[in-house]
Formats: sequence, C-alpha cells, structure tokens
Amino acid sequence: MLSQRVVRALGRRCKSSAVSLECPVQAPVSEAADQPYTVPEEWSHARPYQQVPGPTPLPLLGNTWRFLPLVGDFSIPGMAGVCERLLAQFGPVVRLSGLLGRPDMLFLFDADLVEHVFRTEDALPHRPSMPSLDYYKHVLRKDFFGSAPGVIAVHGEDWQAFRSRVQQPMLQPRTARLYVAPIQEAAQDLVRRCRSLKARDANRELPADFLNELHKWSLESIGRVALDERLGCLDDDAPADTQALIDGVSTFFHYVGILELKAPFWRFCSTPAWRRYVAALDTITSITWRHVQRALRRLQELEASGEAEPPLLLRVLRAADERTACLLALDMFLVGIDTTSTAVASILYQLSQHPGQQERLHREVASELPPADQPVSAHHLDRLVYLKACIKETLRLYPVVIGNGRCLTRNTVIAGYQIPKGTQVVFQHYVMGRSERYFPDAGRFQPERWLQSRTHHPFASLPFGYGRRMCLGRRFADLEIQMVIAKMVQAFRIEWQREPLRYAVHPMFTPDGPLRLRLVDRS
Ligand code: HEM
Repeated sequence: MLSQRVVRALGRRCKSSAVSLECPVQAPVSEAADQPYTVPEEWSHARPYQQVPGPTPLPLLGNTWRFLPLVGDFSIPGMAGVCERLLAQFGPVVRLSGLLGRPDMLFLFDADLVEHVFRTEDALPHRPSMPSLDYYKHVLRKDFFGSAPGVIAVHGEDWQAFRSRVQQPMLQPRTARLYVAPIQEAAQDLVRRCRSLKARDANRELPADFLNELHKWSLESIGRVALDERLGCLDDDAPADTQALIDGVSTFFHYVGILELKAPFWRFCSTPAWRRYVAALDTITSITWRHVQRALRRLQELEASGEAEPPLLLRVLRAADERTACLLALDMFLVGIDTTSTAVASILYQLSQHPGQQERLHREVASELPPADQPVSAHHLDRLVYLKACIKETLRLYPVVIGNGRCLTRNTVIAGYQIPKGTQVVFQHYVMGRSERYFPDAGRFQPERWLQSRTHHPFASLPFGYGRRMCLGRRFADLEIQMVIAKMVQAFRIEWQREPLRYAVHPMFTPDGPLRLRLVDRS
C-alpha cells in the first residue's frame, strides 16, 4: 500500500495539464543578470547574436520541424551524428533558434569556449534541463515537493538551499569509501546473476535484455547508498517494486526527450506521452517515499543502539528532515540508475571489442585485487590505475550524457558574439572528445592516453560536468563502476561474437541493440 501522505499529495492533480508558454529559464537570474558579465566595451564591440551561424528556421515551424518523422533531418536517437554535422557545416559555435516553446540553443564545440562559460558562471548556475520535470515538481505535485524540491530541474535559491544541505556528505571522498563493502556485495550479486544467465544459453551469451540486469545492479547499489537497504534486485524472486522503479525511470527518460525536444503539445493539453511521463514519476515518487519511511524507522533503531556512522541517507535525515531525505533519494534514483548502468554497459561492450586492453586490465585486476571471495578495500581500488583509464577512455568516446549545458543567467560575450541571457548553451562533449584537436588519434580506444601526464584540454571531456552543479553522485558512480568492472573482469573474459553495435541517444548514449556479451569463466 502506498503511504497515505504520498497518495494524498499525488492525488491532488492539477485541474488542467495546460502550462503557460513562459520560458522556464527566465526566473532564476542573478542580481547582475541584466548586465553583461564582461566589461561593457566587450559587449558593445561584439557581433550581434543574429549573426551566429546555424540552421535557418522556417516561418511558423522554426527549427522544430527538423524533429518531425519523415521530413525532418534531426532525430533524438541520432543526435550525436546531428551534432557532428552541425560542427562540419557551421563551425565551432552554432545557434539553433526557432524551437517552439523553448529558448534557443547555442552549441559549443570548442573546449576553450566551454572553459570560458564554466569559469564565468554565476553563483547559481542554471542547467537547462527538463521544463517538464520542473512543471511536475513545481506545479503539478507542488503539494508534495514544496519549495525546495531537490536539485534536478530546480534552480536559483531553491537549488542552492537544497544542494548546500546534501553536498558535503555526497561529495566527500571519505563518504564513498564507507560504502565499499555494500557496493562490493552488489557487484558480486551481478557476477552471480551473470553466471546463472549465461549458463542458460548454449553459447554462454547474456540475454538480449541484459541492460535491464545492469539497471537492477545499479538500483541495488544506489539502494545501499541512499537507503542502506539490500533491495534484492538481482535475486530470482526480486520484489516487484524494484522492477516498477526501474521501469518508471526508463519511462521517464524515454519521454523526457520527446517532451523536451519535439513540439511541446504537453504544454497545452494532456497528451498520452505526458500522461505516461506523469504516471512514471508518480510511481518513482511513491516507491521512494515508502523506502524512505522504512529507512527512517531504521534510523530510530540505530540511534537507540548508538551506532557511530549511520549511512548517507540516514545522516541526511539526521541533519535535515524526512522530506529532504526523500527528495534526495528521489533525485538519486531519477538520475543515478540509468546513467551508471549505461556507463557500465558501454565499458563492458568496449572491453569486449578490445581484447588486448581487456587482457591488460585483467592482469592488473589479478595482481592487485584479493581473490574473488575476499573483501576488496578502497586501497585495492586506488591501485587499479588502468581500470580508471579504461573508464575515462570509454566516457571520452561514448559519454553517457552527450551534451551537458547551462542556461545563461546574464548577457554574455561568447566567441565574439553577444549571447543574450536565457540562451541554452550546450557543451558538445561527445564531439570534442572525438576531435583530433584535443586527443591525438582520437577515434582509437586507447586507455593508455590517460596514464601519461596530462596533455589533453581539461574541458574537452567532462563526463560528470563541472563547477557548482557538477554531478552530485560522482563519488558513488566512480566507486560503483570501478567495483563492478573489476569484479566482472576478474570473473570472466568478455567476448563479442556478433555484428558490432552502433550507439544511440535513448537519451543516455547507449550501445544500441541487444547486449549479448559472451562470458567465459576465468577460473
Ligand atoms: C556514470 C554515471 C553518471 C554520469 C555520467 C553522470 C553525469 C552527470 C552530469 C553530466 C551531470 C550534470 C553536471 C553539470 O551540470 O555540470 C550530473 C548531475 C547530477 N548527477 Fe550525475 N552522473 C552519473 C551518476 C550519478 C549518480 C550515481 C547519482 C546519484 C547517486 C547522480 C546524481 C546527480 C545529481 C543529483 C545531479 C544534479 C546536480 C545538481 O544539479 O546540483 N549522478 N550527472
């Protein structure tokens, strides 16, 4: 049964789903927002915004028509290729204007320009993500989320108030190290599950829906961190609500791209896509809430028993209130499941494509880690330098988030152009990560490049973002990924016997097709 409180809050639906067309990025501007951040002379000497090159919008349809099936030349799954074409056609700064119902986008393909924008961002950076989630949290379910509804799709002082409450425990390297043992258990659950799945296949291949198993592993890992709970996602009799949560997150990501990039009909009426999206978010919210309630009860028991170092969520609960803890857990589930599982899918797939590098990694793992049934410590992981290089190399070539961004909170001069506040600047890390300008022999999977003293531009590949809004779960993601890849490589040789997979934006940048890795036992 869902918590009565959540049911009540979720039950108070908006009378109408219509939303105003007001640009959601216009509110959170700083005091100095109306001023160019640069000296006025620079602004007055800069070229007008209209001169930034980019695809020409059509009357009425703008550039949104490009996402239409059959006639359009853009597609969401094919966005990586679209971005490469835009760079080739227009150069390192491209304006995508005339997007119905949303601000213009400015694509940056130059790492110096990315650095410039990041280094001059204001105290309350605004990531231009998800007006639909913004609407869900701030309008449709405002009763539940209140005025500080987490960090995802939250901006300005509300964002700062929430982030400052949770940032310290989340990003301290010391915190992630407390989770090595439970994260190892989750990784071992996956190895066990893989053994049993491949044993069911004559060719020892994993099933076509193996990505779902990785989602389960990822949820299991975050469950340990966020809730201090063994969810049992990878057990044969996994609780039904774990798959419901995974499906909810997948549905959320499936529809968010459609709602955000295609014509925004959801702003005027309740479309089928919008209804499925809202239902998915309601599911995620209510399941998370139920688990947080359980965690709260455990906190009371822990406090009664004088336990010294309660887990993350419980520490947040102790420091704040139960709503903050629930909203943090919700954001962690929302953006911490598919990101990490997609990264792991991609790394496993790349290792299967590069047996030489996989063998080198196996040698490192075999010499640095204790036998599979013994505990791995943070010090063991520290020594896996080639593993870390393989992870970085995969995320350089196949960043899970192909383009992070910022919504300008003040008029800014970029590349000699006057860029007005409200413009969504998109950092094209997928394209920059593959550019010869920043990485010699850029197309080759070459983890060794990360072992040399730094020669690459620090802003060309930033898989976890940068600055005050950098990924809050980065420490946990690093730990989870390192542990699970080390355990998989320790247990198996990972092979691929089928046609190579392409990648597509779904909206994580994912190997596009059944992930039928073949596993051969190492021992
Ligand atoms: C490979 C895995 C992951 C990748 C590639 C990734 C990537 C990112 C990126 C690019 C951002 C935007 C940063 C910016 O705007 O500068 C972000 C934000 C965020 N990530 Fe991650 N992430 C991953 C895993 C996780 C995990 C496991 C969690 C939670 C446990 C998490 C929680 C968050 C949160 C809460 C934010 C929003 C921070 C804010 O707006 O203040 N992420 N992530």
